[in-house]
Amino acid sequence: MKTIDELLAEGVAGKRVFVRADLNVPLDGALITDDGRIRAVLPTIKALVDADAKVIVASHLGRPKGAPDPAFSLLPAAERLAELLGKPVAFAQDTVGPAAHDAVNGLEPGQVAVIENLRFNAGETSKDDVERGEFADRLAALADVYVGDGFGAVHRKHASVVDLPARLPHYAGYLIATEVGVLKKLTSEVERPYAVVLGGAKVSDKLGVIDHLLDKADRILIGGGMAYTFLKAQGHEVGTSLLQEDQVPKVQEYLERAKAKGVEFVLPVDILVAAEFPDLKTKAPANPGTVAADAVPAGQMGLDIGPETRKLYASKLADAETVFWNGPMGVFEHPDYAEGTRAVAQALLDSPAFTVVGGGDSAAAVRILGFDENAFGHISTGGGASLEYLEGKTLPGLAALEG
Ligand SMILES: Nc1ncnc2c1ncn2[C@@H]1O[C@H](COP(=O)(O)OP(=O)(O)O)[C@@H](O)[C@H]1O
Ligand SMILES: O=C(OP(=O)(O)O)[C@H](O)COP(=O)(O)O
Repeated sequence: MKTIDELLAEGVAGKRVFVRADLNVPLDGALITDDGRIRAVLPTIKALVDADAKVIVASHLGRPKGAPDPAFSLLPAAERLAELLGKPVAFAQDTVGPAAHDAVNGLEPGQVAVIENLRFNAGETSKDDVERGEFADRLAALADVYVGDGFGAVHRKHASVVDLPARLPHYAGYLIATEVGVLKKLTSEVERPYAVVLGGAKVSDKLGVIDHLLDKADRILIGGGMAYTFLKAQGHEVGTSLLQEDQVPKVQEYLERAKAKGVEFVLPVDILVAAEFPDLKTKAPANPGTVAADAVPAGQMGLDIGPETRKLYASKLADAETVFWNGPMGVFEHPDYAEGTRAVAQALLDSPAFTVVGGGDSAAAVRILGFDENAFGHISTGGGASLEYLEGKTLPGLAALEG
């Protein structure tokens, strides 16, 4: 894999460099609640600016449906990038249209432009190679060189991640190099006990990793939206909680295999429930109830792990030597459902373990809840990406940077 240092050595002055970043930051309206992913790509952007490149920064944000949607505009991220760089950043209101071309044509060496959300174009995420290729051709027309630095999206076979680097000279940015360097350590022999904590909301994306973890981890703690598919697999009702019904048989098989292999699955023993998803805008008190994990009432949904589970999970992490954590334990964006996530973060800090926290929301949660990010071994910008890396899978976005 060629790195950005090689590109800088070759010289980029005056060249148009396309930086595929992951600026998929959490937003409250147009307000960025955590800018960690923007700060993470700054070393790459600054190095290119200092080398007098014309820098084009591109990313997805959220999951719009292949068409422009103002709720998912990258403008707030572009504005924050300008603040962090301490210099103006041009913003194009389209991705490959006239505004993008104008913005790029207007760049002087050492200047930066952000183009609008890649996923406003159906070609970005299309499963059809031709459609993705056509969109990649239009992106390629904007640039001379490609730098891949959106670690959080390298597990996606998307046009800007896979097809575009095939069309341009390509290099890995500093963030990707750092992430891969740290995560590689977890793929070889790790200090034991090795505990993995899984939660969050992207349940179908992330359940598959357990297949691999059963050969690797000593303990697997399940929380967040993932817990309910496990509770259902154990025969409990889960009310209106997040549930991946079609995955229940697979989870039952995981539970059986874990027993046979001596891998400990740790599931919630109590849960905070409410009739409704909380209002994340007003943060109005949600007054949740606490119920046993096998007694979620019909019509209620689980939104955080309960107090007994917090203690249980802390005890299961206390003597771990290695911990990987992806996915908040509850809807931490609301203060009534933040304690589970806070307890796991605190337990990681209290344990002697080498700790890796991965995922856009998990990393944001740690910072938003006031923890010092430097106190953890590594905070990865990618959740799904880091999980798939640990699985030993070939990540399309890393493979694309190799050839
Ligand atoms: N019980 C739950 N029900 C619904 N959503 C949940 C639950 N627990 C956590 N979440 C949500 O999961 C989201 C993060 O999930 P995910 O994207 O998978 O994590 P990451 O970005 O760290 O990989 C958060 O927005 C949080 O509100
Ligand atoms: O937030 C992300 O992943 P993560 O939640 O697994 O950390 C990445 O930006 C990828 O986004 P996607 O899962 O919509 O493809």
